[in-house]
Amino acid sequence: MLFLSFGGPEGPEDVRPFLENVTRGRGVPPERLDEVAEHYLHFGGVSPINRLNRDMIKALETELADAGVELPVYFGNRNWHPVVEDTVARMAEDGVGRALVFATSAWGGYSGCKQYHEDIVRARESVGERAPDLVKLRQFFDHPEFVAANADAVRRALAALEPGQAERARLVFTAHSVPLKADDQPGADGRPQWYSRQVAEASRLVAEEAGIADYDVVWQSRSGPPQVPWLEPDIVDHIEALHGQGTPAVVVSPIGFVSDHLEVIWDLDNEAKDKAAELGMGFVRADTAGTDPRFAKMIVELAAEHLSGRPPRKLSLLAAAGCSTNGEPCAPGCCC
Ligand SMILES: CC1=C(CCC(=O)O)c2cc3nc(cc4[nH]c(cc5[nH]c(cc1n2)c(C)c5CCC(=O)O)c(CCC(=O)O)c4C)C(CCC(=O)O)=C3C
Ligand SMILES: [Fe+2]
Repeated sequence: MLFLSFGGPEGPEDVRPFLENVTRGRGVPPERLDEVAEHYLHFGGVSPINRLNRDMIKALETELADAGVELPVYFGNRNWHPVVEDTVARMAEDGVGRALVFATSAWGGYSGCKQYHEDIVRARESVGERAPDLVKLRQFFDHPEFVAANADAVRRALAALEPGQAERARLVFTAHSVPLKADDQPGADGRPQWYSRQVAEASRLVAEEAGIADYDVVWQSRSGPPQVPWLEPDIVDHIEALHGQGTPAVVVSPIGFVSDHLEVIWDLDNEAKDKAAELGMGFVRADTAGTDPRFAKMIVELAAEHLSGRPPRKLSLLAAAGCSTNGEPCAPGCCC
């Protein structure tokens, strides 16, 4: 199995080259890069993402061993070391002919799915003839284990509010914003807004499982030039709006991400939290799903589901695409 992720810097000297890798050809203005570099430098230039991915891989290895499955797990990233090109080269040297790929995004759309297919194509091209076949597993936004892990995290967050706040607190789901144009590409069902509809559906399922009727879905970490429209509202603006309506506290569920990486510990635990504090609002950020034991269980299930040809275990009627071999488009009209 190849565990494929985003990657992050592991020291101050990594920050600039990492950001150059992330934004190459993506039209992100230099001012935005300077700002984001500051966020990383605030943590000594170290993103927790690589460590968190290694923790998830350990849990996955344990889960595989418990299930009696002998499957070595390799780790590769799009933007930083270990880069996926090197990992796939090592897999070829080890004689791997075919591997399942778990990408650390629950979603369809360009950044969450198609770009991982591009990573697979690039890595195989760089390795050449000996490259293993790489079969990416499907999107998991509505997988029962993913939903359950997030719902439990929401329950814990509500319980962590100040006494008396939980009854009047607002549940706010947040995911990475993307340009409206990127979200407007047709998905596997031929309809646009593939990513934002999946985020809406996952949020609905998590709220339902946590027993909460009212909630909002908002966006964070917008990038790109200011004149280009992205998904809105932004979480910080939304916290202000809630304050204007008299909401005393928020529970923020980072449904869009699987681990407490920099977009979570900076954009939520600093920016959004500071805004709430400034307004005198209660604020608790729910845990991401990656550290929940059910997350590793889900990965093993996705692999077993693929190998057995069993129908997918999923809670919504929205299609979950994203499964394809060697980065080929998975289905006509699919987001990939
Ligand atoms: C949908 C989505 C996910 C979720 C799906 C998934 O998880 O894959 C995600 C995850 C992540 N995004 C991350 C970091 C960054 N994203 C950036 C820029 C961008 N993200 C975008 C979208 C997404 N991003 C987009 C449309 C851009 C604009 C440039 C472009 O069109 O590509 C930039 C450049 C600077 C900036 O402008 O912010 C950085 C540094 C990290 C790692 C954090 C760490 O290091 O701990 C993670 C997990
Ligand atoms: Fe991003």
